[in-house]
Amino acid sequence: MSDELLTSVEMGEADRMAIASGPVAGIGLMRRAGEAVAAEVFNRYPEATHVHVLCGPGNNGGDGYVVARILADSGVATTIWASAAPRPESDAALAAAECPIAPRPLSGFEAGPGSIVVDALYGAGLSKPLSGDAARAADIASNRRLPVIAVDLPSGVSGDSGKVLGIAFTAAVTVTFARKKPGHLLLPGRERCGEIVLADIGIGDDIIARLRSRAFENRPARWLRDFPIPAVDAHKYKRGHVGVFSGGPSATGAARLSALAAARSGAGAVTVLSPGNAMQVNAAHLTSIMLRKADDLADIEEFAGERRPSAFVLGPGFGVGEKTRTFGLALLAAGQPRNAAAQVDGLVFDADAITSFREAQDVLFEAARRQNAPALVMTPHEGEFARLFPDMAGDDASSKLDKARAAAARANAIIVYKGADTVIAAPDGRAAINANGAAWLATAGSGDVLSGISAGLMAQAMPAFEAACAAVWIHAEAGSRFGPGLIAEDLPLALVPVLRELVEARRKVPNG
Ligand SMILES: NC(=O)C1=CN([C@@H]2O[C@H](COP(=O)(O)OP(=O)(O)OC[C@H]3O[C@@H](n4cnc5c(N)ncnc54)[C@H](OP(=O)(O)O)[C@@H]3O)[C@@H](O)[C@H]2O)[C@@H](O)CC1
Ligand SMILES: [K+]
Repeated sequence: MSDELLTSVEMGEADRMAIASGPVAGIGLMRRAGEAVAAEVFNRYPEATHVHVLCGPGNNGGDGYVVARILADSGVATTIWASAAPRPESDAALAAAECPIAPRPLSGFEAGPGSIVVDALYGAGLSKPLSGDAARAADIASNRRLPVIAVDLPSGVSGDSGKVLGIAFTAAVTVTFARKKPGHLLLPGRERCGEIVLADIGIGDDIIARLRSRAFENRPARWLRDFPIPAVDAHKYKRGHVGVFSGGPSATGAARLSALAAARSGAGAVTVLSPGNAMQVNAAHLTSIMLRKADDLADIEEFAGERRPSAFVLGPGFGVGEKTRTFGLALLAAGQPRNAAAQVDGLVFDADAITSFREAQDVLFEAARRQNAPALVMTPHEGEFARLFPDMAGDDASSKLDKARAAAARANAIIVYKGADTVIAAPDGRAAINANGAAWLATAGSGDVLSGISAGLMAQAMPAFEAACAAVWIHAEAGSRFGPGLIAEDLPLALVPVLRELVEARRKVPNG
C-alpha cells in the first residue's frame, strides 16, 4: 500500500536505508527526484517561456539543480535563483556542480508573465519561518499569479504538521517522493500544495514497511477487508441493531438523521430511544426505524435485555447535563458482568455527549478504560475537542495528528477529530487523515449522519477504528459527490451509491 504518511524523520530514515541497502546513492535519489519534477514541468507547462528555479541550501535545493539541468539540456530558458550555496560535499553540491547554469542571488529574483516557478527552497528540512529573500520570492509568485511547482512541499509548509511557518508558497502542483507527508493532508498545508504528485524515486516498499509508520491517508484499502457485507442467510438482527437516543420534543431531528444513516449503513434494525414526551413527534416521522421510550436507566436496560442492541449513538440533540452523563456512563458499563446490555460492541458519543463531560473528563476516560467496556468512538469538532482536552487543544507546538493521537490514548477511545482535515486516531497509535471531503459537508446535521454511519458499521461487527475510518470516508465521499445544495437530509440516500461500490470492491478482496 502506498498510503502511509511519513514524518520528516521517517523520510530521512527511508533515505538512509535505501542508500545503505541498494545500489542507489544519495545523488541517485536526488536525480530521480529532480527528473520527476522536470517531467511535471514539461507535461503541464509545455508553453512556458521561462522557468525560474529557486534553490535553497539543502537537499531540496539539490533537487532544484537537477530540475534546472534537465530543463536547460532540453533548451528551456531557465534561471536559477539561490538563497545560499549548497554545503560543500553534500549531494546538493554534487547536483549543483552537474548543472551548467550559474545561480543568481535570490535577492534579485524577478519573473515576468508567462514564466513558471519551481520552488526548491525548503522541504523536509524547513526549520524556521520564511523570511527575507525567500518571503519576498513567495510574495512575487503569489502577486503575479505565477504557476508554482513545489519540490516535496511548498516552502514554508511544515511536512509534519501542515502548519505554515510565517509565509508560504502556494503551489499549483507539489511533487513529493516515496510517500506523502502529514503536512500534505493537514490544513492549511493541504491548500498550499495544489495537486499532489507522488513520485517513485526508488525507495522500495520493503524499506517503507520497516519504518512501521502508524499514520496513513484514509482510503478504503485500509479497511475494506473489514467492511461488512451481509451473509446469504442474514437475519435482520444478525446484521446488528443500533439504538439512537433522541432529545426532547423540540430536539428530535438529529437522532432521526443519525438513525437513518445507521440503517443505510447496513444495520439490520435501528431503534430511536425517545423521552416519553417526544414519542409522538418521533412517531410522526419514523417508518422503518423503530421507536421506544427511554426515560431512565431502567428503560434502557429493558430495551437492551429484550432487543440485544450492538451499538448506540448518544449525543445528537440530546442536551447537555446530568442525564447525559448518567446514560453515557451506564452505556460504558454495558460490558460489565450482570449488566443486561452485556453484548454491546460499540458506542458513539457525539455533540452533547462530549460537552456533558467537560467538567468530568476523568470520569469518562476512567469508564472507557474499564475492562470489557464497549469500544468508544468520540467525534468532536474543534470546539468539542477543546472541552474534553483543553490542554492539548491549546498546544500550538503539536499538529492535529499529534493531538488526536494523544487524545485517543488518554481517553482510551477512537477519536474522530472532525474538520475539513478530519483525523481518526486509536489509543494504540494508529491514525488516519481524511482527504476526500468537500466544503458541502459543513452543514447542520452532517455530524449526526457521521455518528449514525459509525454506529451502523460497528453494529455489524466492524472493529471500531476501521468503522470510524470507513464512516468518515463514506460520509465525505457521499457529500463530495452530491456537491452544491447538500443538506444533511440528503446524506443518508447519497450514501447508497458509495456503499454499493464498496460492497462490490469488498467482494473482490481475496478470501473476502
Ligand atoms: N529521501 C530523502 O530524504 C530525499 C530527500 N530529498 C530532498 O531533500 C529535502 C530535504 O533536504 P534537507 O534535509 O537538506 O532539508 P531542506 O528542506 O533542503 O532544508 C535544509 C536547509 O535549509 C535551511 N533552512 C530551513 N528552513 C529555513 C528557513 N525558513 N530560512 C532559511 N533557511 C532555512 C536549513 O538551515 P538550518 O535549519 O540547518 O539552520 C538547512 O540548511 C527533501 O525535502 C527533498 O526535496 C530528495 O533529494 C530525494 C531523497
Ligand atoms: K520546496
